[in-house]
Amino acid sequence: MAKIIDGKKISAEIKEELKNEVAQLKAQGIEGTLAVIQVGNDPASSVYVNNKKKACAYIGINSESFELPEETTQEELLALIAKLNADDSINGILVQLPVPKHIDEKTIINAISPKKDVDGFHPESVGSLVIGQPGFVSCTPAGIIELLKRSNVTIDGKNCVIVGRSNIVGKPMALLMLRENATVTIAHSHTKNLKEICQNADILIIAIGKREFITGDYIKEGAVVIDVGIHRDENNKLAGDVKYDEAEKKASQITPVPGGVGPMTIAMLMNNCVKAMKK
Ligand SMILES: Nc1nc2c(c(=O)[nH]1)N[C@@H](CN(C=O)c1ccc(C(=O)N[C@@H](CCC(=O)O)C(=O)O)cc1)CN2
Repeated sequence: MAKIIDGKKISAEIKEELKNEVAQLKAQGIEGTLAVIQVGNDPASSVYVNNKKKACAYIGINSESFELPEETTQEELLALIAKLNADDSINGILVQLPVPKHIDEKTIINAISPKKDVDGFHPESVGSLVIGQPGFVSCTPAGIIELLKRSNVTIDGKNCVIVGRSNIVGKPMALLMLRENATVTIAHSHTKNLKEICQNADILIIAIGKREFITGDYIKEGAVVIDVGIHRDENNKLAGDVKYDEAEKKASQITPVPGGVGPMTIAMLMNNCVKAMKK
C-alpha cells in the first residue's frame, strides 16, 4: 500500500515558514499586498480566490480584492491591470483563471508586470525558467517539487513522465524536473503507447483533466504518483485523473485528491508573494 503524500500538511508547514519570514520583513518595514482579480462568479474560482485571501491573512500579507462582473470587457480588465502595475503599494497581481470566453487569456497574462507576476504565467517568467534564471515559477508545478522533496523522493536520475502539456502545469513541470536532473518525458493526447510510457516512470505526474483516466495497469510497481486533476461529480465527490484505489496498490507514494497537489498551489502562491515583497 502506498504512503500518502499529504499536501494539506506540507502546505500548512510552508505557510508557517512563510508567516515567520513575513514577520521578519515587516519588522524591517517591508509590507506585502496581493491584488486578486476575479471576473465573473464561477463557483470553483470563488472558492480558490477566497482561500488565497485567507492564506494572505494567515501569513500576514494584505490582499486587495477586485470582483468584476462577468460582462467586464477586456479593455476594462486591462485598464485595471495597468493601474495595479503602476501602484507601488501592490507587489503581486493575479487574475483568477479561467476568465470569461470574451476575454483573451494570453493578452491578460502578458499585461501583468513581470515584476508582479506571482502566478509565474508571464512569458518573461516562463523564459527565466527555461534558461534557469531566478523568477516566479508557476505555483502548481513548484508545489509538486516541494511535495516530492519534503517526502524524500529522489528526483536526480529518475525517469519522470508528465502526462499533459499545458502552459500552467505540464510544460513548467517538465522544466522543473529537468532542473532537478530527472530524465523527462512529456506525453499528451497524440502520444502513442501512453500506457507503456507511463509504465516506465519512476515518477508519474498526471495533469490531463480526465477523471480517473490512469488505472493501476499504467503504473510501475513502486512508482511515485502525483495527481494534478480535480473533478467533482453530481454528488460533489472529488476525484483526480488517477483511479486512486488501483494506483495506491502499485505506487510507493501517492497524492490524494483532495488534499494532495491542490493545497500546494496556494502555499506556493504565498511563496511567490513573499519573493515579490523582497524584490
Ligand atoms: N490565476 C490562477 N488561476 C488558476 C490557478 C492558478 O494557479 N492561478 N490554478 C487553478 C485553480 N487553483 C488556484 O487558483 C486551485 C485549484 C485547487 C486548489 C485546491 O486546494 N484544491 C483542493 C480541493 C478544493 C475543492 O475544490 O473543494 C484539493 O485538491 O485538495 C487550490 C487552488 C486554476 N486557476
